[in-house]
Amino acid sequence: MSAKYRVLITDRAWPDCEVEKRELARVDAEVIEAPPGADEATLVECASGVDAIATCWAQVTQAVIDSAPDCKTIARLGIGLDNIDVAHATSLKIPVTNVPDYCIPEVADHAIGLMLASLRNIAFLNQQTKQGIYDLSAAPLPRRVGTLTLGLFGFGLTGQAVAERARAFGMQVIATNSSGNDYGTGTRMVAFEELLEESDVISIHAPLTDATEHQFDAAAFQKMKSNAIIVNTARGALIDFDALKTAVKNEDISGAALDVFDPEPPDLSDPFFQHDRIIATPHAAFISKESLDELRQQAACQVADVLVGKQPSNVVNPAVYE
Ligand SMILES: NC(=O)c1ccc[n+]([C@@H]2O[C@H](COP(=O)([O-])OP(=O)(O)OC[C@H]3O[C@@H](n4cnc5c(N)ncnc54)[C@H](O)[C@@H]3O)[C@@H](O)[C@H]2O)c1
Ligand SMILES: O=C(O)[C@H](O)CO
Repeated sequence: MSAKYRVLITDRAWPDCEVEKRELARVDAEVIEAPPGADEATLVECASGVDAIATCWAQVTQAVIDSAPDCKTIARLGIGLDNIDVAHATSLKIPVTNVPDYCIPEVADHAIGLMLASLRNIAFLNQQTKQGIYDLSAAPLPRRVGTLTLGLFGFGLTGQAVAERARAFGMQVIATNSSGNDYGTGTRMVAFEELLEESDVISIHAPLTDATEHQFDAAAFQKMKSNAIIVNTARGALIDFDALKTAVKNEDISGAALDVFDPEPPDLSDPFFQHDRIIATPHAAFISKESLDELRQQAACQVADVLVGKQPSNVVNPAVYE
């Protein structure tokens, strides 16, 4: 006998959908998986007739949403919402959910890891050592971490967790966010210009929106200190990649440590990735056993709740319930 509901999972960053299947079976929903790497046309086909869509990184466009006229909810298997046309879902009264807190320690640890790997030349010296070069003279002379200022662009859950860790290293922390609220942390909130001019390290922790796209462009890199580095674990498109390449090449800034790119995957044959002062990881900041357990369980529950007529947790477009 077929299940009462069908839930499309567009893509995933983990090996199987067993957790999701188990959770959704409790409300008589079956999981349908799109083929790996499905393009928009394939997703449009897969979404036809489904009751819900859950997505990791695939683009849930207007066309995909329109191809599922019975769709009752769209769940982001993650925090960022830039791959979902939330405005269109809202116009159709479809609640969209995300899981805003499943990987905060992981991303904060990753950002600090990238920062230290760059400031302490760890990535570069590890590469040299593996090539049989046991010599530290080729690396730039590092500064003591505890003397440096960390500037956070975005001071939400992750930015605040990074600030807490950075203070344990003795760093001064300044931050910019939309509200200017320091959330009682005593962090000095500054304008974007000041963040650029005063920071030795800038770490990005804001969503990708129309307002933040290419926030870090050629003009921004010109204002940064020439010995500063930039760390990005948020979304690739907050940085104008061409401007970053020029800034690193011209030594307008000292380096970049990146977990996210635009597009993903990036073109790894680009010589930029071989540059000594560039560190890259493949959108890995969120990953741990614990974070994935929380994410998958919570996202599947949100879908199940909607299917049985309950309001799920973390609806990002609550206007649909008004
Ligand atoms: N690399 C990864 O694995 C990974 C994992 C989780 C999240 N992320 C990304 O990181 C982003 C941030 O996550 P979070 O948990 O800190 O989100 P959050 O919502 O808790 O905080 C976002 C912060 O950005 C600020 N902000 C928004 N627009 C701004 C603007 N125009 N100017 C200045 N500040 C602005 C907000 O005021 C807030 O302080 C997510 O949206 C997601 O895209 C990446
Ligand atoms: O947004 C998120 O949660 C991360 O980027 C992983 O998808």
